[in-house]
Amino acid sequence: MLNRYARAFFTRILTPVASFFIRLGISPDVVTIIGTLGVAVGALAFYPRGEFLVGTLVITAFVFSDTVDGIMARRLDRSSSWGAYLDSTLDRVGDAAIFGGLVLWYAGDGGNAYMAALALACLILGSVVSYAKARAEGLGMTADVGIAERADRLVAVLVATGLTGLFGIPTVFLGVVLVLLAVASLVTVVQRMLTVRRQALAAA
Ligand SMILES: CCCCCCCC/C=C\CCCCCCCC(=O)OC[C@H](COP(=O)(O)O[C@@H]1[C@H](O)[C@H](OP(=O)(O)O)[C@@H](O)[C@H](O)[C@H]1O)OC(=O)CCCCCCC/C=C\CCCCCCCC
Ligand SMILES: Nc1ccn([C@@H]2O[C@H](COP(=O)(O)O)[C@@H](O)[C@H]2O)c(=O)n1
Ligand SMILES: [Mg+2]
Ligand SMILES: [Mg+2]
Repeated sequence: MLNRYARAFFTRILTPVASFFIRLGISPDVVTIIGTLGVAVGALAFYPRGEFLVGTLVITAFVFSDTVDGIMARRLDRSSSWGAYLDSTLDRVGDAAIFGGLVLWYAGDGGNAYMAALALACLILGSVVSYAKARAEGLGMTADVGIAERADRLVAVLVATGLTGLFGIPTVFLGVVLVLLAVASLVTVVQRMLTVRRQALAAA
């Protein structure tokens, strides 16, 4: 949803950043890679120690690189299949690090097996959401639908985790958000499967 409604807004805001990087001679691939490293380090260095606020701020500082790299590629007229592949593949790495960091905390010192299981469910279902689209595209179809696309999932988990770290909100808040996110991801998988089924049947 955010991908549809907020993309134009964030593209406008982040275009000066993209232009600045271009002037420095930085390539879109470098932004994609450094951005993913920043997200992964922010998630895996801080979340497993229960440092939710710092982790979320570091992740947030790097996660918008995923919008900036695309703007740069388009402005340089250098959008490529390799760039699209790199971008999508590293998105999965960043997503896994974020939910994996929460799993590590709750399965370890956070001492809450239910929360660990919920974070793991979000990690797995989020990956299936992305796979359902990638496989459709590999078969020449589209599955560009869903109530919990990547930007939606990121906003939900980052806002909830950041607020938990900032105000020390009881764990149940993050738990409820993770339940809703897992359900929304499952719904998105079904939405994508139905979309692909319609296309496959129409082509048969
Ligand atoms: C008070 C608490 C303190 C802590 C506050 C922290 C708040 C943090 C809040 C929000 C952070 C939001 C981060 C969201 C960033 C989203 C970035 C993003 O995803 O950009 C890329 C996206 C395009 O994606 P791609 O096409 O490159 O990727 C596709 C995607 O991976 C598909 O995945 P799928 O959906 O299938 O699972 C793949 O299938 C596909 O292959 C792949 O190509 O670009 C956008 O979506 C543009 C729109 C971005 C919308 C962002 C909305 C952010 C909303 C609020 C932000 C508030 C910011 C506040 C900052 C505060 C800082 C302290
Ligand atoms: N290193 C990169 C990153 C992205 N691209 C191109 O941008 C598209 C994705 O744009 P977003 O705004 O969603 O990030 C991607 O499909 C590529 O065409 C690129 O070329 N190189
Ligand atoms: Mg991108
Ligand atoms: Mg991306």
